[in-house]
Amino acid sequence: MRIDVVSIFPEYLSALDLSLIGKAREQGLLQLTVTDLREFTADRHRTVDDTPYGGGAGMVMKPEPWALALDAARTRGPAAAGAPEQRPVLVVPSPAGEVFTQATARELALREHLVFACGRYEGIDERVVEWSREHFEVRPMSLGDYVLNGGEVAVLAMVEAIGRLVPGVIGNPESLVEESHAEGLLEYPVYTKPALWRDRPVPEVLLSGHHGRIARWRRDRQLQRTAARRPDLVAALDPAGLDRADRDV
Ligand SMILES: Oc1ccccc1-c1ccno1
Repeated sequence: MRIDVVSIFPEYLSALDLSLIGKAREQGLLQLTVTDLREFTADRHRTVDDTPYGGGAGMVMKPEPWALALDAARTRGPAAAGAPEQRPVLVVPSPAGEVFTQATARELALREHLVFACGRYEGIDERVVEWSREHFEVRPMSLGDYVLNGGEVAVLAMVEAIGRLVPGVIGNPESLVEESHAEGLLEYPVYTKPALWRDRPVPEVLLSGHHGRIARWRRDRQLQRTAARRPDLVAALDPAGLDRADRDV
């Protein structure tokens, strides 16, 4: 998978040199390039914004630098055949986007080329989104219902959520199976040594060695935790995925 990120604060994305994503880049599992939008300006002040038409507070990001930067990013990727699913995906972090979920991460982890456009100020001139549709699948994307100062933080989260699902990035793919949201449920509580810590014991069943009882206890905890913290996820569960014991929780 190839990932391109365009930002006026490329150093914000240096966290992608570290840990799991950094290692995947070293191993060639992910090709990731971060580009400074200002490289695509033509004036001596390297201007990327201007006042909004129609008035209002703040500044809007100018379209031309973005078009040049996105074209450069697109051509770094594999030549996209005509098929829509072969086109690069342009992810535009925005509070006005679709909400990014684990299902979105799974979907985007299957694509060849992702380009992330980190907007700042009051946003990017809307014509860039319209223009981009000719060569990209354009996906305005939100992390949730709150406001950030720019797209960089959202890109860090999305690249990690997507990158870890690319085959080979996580050493033990088994660990992807039972984590939160893998099956639409929150993950169960975990414990490690010591068995007794500050007068708090590890649940007895986890010391029993009885794998069936442990699996049942974990599933019950997932269902109880999800019902308590995320009733919206319980409502979205497919009843066919629940067994009789699940229904008794
Ligand atoms: O609030 C934002 C500003 C710029 C780019 C993205 C965001 C955002 C907010 C929530 N998810 O993304």
